[in-house]
Amino acid sequence: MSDEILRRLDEVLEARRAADPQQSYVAGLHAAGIDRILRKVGEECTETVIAAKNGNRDDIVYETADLWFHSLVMLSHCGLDSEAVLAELERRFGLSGVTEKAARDNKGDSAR
Ligand SMILES: N=c1c2ncn([C@@H]3O[C@H](COP(=O)(O)OP(=O)(O)OP(=O)(O)O)[C@@H](O)[C@H]3O)c2ncn1[C@@H]1O[C@H](COP(=O)(O)O)[C@@H](O)[C@H]1O
Repeated sequence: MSDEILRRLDEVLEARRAADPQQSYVAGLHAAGIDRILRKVGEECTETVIAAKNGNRDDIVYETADLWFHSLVMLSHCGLDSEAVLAELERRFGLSGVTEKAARDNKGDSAR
């Protein structure tokens, strides 16, 4: 996915915070609150896991898109956006997970 569509979605999701819940699915989620949004993230996460387990390519893509979309709504509701997550991924880019974990273990910090 290009990060252009993520940026455009961020803008739409932010604008929907002030929209009519009757006219907009996203506005309905924002109005319902964080618990409703988190329930959707959890549902979509489970559906993504099931799709991947079943191995149907189209289902995996469809469910992952649902998961990413609802995660973006969650970020928006928390006053964040995709840019913050992309920046974190960029920061990690090229840093081996094994090296990063070893550095954490050496610091005695295994909480994250
Ligand atoms: N990308 C999406 C998107 N992906 C999934 N969905 C909706 O997310 C819901 C997925 O939930 P489920 O599959 O569980 O379906 P459901 O049973 O109807 O959902 P619930 O009643 O359980 O909440 C469906 O209603 C989908 O239509 C999305 N709704 C909106 N967008 C984007 O958000 C923009 C703003 O949408 P509105 O706020 O509706 O204008 C749109 O223009 C799109 O770009």
